[in-house]
Amino acid sequence: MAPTSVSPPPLRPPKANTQKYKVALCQLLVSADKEENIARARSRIEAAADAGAMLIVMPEIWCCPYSMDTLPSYAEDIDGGASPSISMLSEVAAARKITIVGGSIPEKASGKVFNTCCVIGTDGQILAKHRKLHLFEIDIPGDIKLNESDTSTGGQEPTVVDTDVGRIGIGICHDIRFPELAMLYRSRGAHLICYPSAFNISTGELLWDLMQKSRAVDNQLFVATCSPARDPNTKSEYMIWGHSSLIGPFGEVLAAARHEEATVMGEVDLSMIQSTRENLPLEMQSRGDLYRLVDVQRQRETASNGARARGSGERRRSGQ
Ligand SMILES: O=C(O)CCC(=O)C(=O)O
Repeated sequence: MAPTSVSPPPLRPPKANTQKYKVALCQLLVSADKEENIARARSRIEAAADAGAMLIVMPEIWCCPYSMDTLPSYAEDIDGGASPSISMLSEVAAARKITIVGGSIPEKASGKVFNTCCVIGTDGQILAKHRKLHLFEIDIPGDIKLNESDTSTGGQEPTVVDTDVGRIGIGICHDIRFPELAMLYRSRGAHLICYPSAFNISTGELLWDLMQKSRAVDNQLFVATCSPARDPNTKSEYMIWGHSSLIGPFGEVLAAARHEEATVMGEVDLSMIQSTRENLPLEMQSRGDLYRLVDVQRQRETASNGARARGSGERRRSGQ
């Protein structure tokens, strides 16, 4: 079958008919006390909404520590409606009429644990649920060792979601290392990719800025990341890097936190994407005759729609 090629990406306009909006990245300090984390998150989100943010991005694993040992004990049943973290996000989103990319929380479903990001719309409804696709496995002797797959299961679907501020692609932390995912999101018309993350100092110092800028610049779109704050008193060996940022389509740093708890705000201006793509038309310059992104999911959908259509045609012809 011919690959589903990726060709001029439509830029989906935001529903709110806005070319510009403010985004807030809430870099939260996270403790072992879930209720405290939820209360802290709520007040940061409310303050950011009061300051004019239309989109809020939260960190990876903000309702409990990012620790493989304890993560499962904090897991919440989102589909079963037993998720205090997501209930809080829904309440605040509806009350303030904002869109929230809800970082991630440990989700329990079908006897498994997933690292899951919910995107909440301005009516408080869950618009999309992204389960981290690429689990973090690392072993640098004498430095860092972590196997996320010991406790969590990887997701199966890339996530692109239409919100009031426009079309957004979602990845969680280690997902940022896989450029094809970001390319796929661009090909599906995302203007922004949000990566709730919890990078560590071992890989973050060298690579964090580089990867955010690479995903933004390769695809000529905005990238927003949000991390928990570093806890200087943590007993965990996993030291959070922090540095939540908003990057523009030309690699511009539009907002950046350091490692402490903070909310940073920046502006997404869609005209920056248009001008970057006009000034430097990478899409037209790319050599589709030599290499090409394949959208495997779309390809499967097209194949199964084709099979269904052929099946119903044959049934019609045979009078069934
Ligand atoms: O890819 C990395 O270096 C860090 C990833 C990470 O911290 C995570 O996926 O939680």
